[in-house]
Amino acid sequence: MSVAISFKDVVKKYGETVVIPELTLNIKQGEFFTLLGPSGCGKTTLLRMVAGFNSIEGGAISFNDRVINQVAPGKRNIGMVFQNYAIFPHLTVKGNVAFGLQNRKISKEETNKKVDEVLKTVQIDAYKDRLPQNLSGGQQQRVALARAIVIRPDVLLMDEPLSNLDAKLRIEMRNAIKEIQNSVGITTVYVTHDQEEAMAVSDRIAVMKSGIIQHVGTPQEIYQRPANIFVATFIGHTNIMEGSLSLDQGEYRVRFSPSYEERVTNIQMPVASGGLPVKISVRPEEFMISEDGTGIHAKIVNSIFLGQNTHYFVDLETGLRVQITQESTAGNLLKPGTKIQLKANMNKVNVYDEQGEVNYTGAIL
Ligand SMILES: Nc1ncnc2c1ncn2[C@@H]1O[C@H](COP(=O)(O)OP(=O)(O)OP(=O)(O)O)[C@@H](O)[C@H]1O
Repeated sequence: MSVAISFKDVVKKYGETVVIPELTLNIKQGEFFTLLGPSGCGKTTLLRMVAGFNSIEGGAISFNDRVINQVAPGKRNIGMVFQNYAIFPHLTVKGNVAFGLQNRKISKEETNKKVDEVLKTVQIDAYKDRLPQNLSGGQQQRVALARAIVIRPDVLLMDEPLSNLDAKLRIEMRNAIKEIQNSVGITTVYVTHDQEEAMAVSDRIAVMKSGIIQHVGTPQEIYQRPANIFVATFIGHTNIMEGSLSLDQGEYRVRFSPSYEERVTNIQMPVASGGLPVKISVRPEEFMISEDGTGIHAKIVNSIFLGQNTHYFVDLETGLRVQITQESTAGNLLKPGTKIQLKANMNKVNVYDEQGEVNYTGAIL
């Protein structure tokens, strides 16, 4: 049975150093939940607290409303997969997976049945008699995953499980992990610093910085309405521009540059009528080259043709260099020096306070 996990005012200190100050978070039963953030933000520390390998200096971690702070790691019924596969080199695939069941007092037939079943789930049954040295990295990681789930854990914890694999295999394995998690339905907490991987596998993501959660949401929510500029720039690529926001006769308007302002309909914060300095986040694909001669005056600096899309580096009249993505057309690329005007897709633009801490924009109604 899979459980829900809750963190209430959880504190982690190493000596006098506070690494996680009062973290509160709820993970739903059966959810694929990812802790995402730059190196050193406390992801692994938090995961190890769930496993019971790290002490907890304040607050409570619960499985289905039962506080587990004092429960020994071996009694938490957790499956774990790490970056270094941690499988035994002298045991076959089958032996490795059966190992997890050995202390559970179940019959040989029962063990064989469970092992066979799980080897099929992770699609490694064809290799069951091989030794790890004769398996690829991806196959070894499937063995580690099989060993973690064969015990039918309440919670599956994975710490950067794909970072030792090459780029192609990483993509293949992340799809496999997502499918396997889906089919077994175990509440999963996954740690990565790779935002693309997090978006590909997760039901929800918590973006962390310095032990503090910045934003919890689905991949779409986090990409489209990042809570602050840190999240906006950590997830995908974006252009941050200095501008101003004003209220005029009941309409909010965002000024991007001397030559361009645009109405915005989804401002959620009350803003006084005078021009308020703001930071505007526009993703490369949300810029449009204007055909009507209006928009931010700009000049093409360089282009990168990537097949379906072309990336342009563009200097704005404000002096800022931005990156824009346009669908490639049959004709020639725009040459360096070409003058253009840019408009932004206002439904997708995010407007923040001057510090980049508060997102003024919400869903389009
Ligand atoms: N055993 C320890 N003793 C003291 N400080 C530690 C210990 N383990 C981690 N830290 C510190 O706690 C902070 C969080 O580390 P943690 O390993 O959780 O980060 P992370 O987000 O998982 O980063 P990475 O992706 O690099 O593993 C870091 O500043 C780290 O130096």
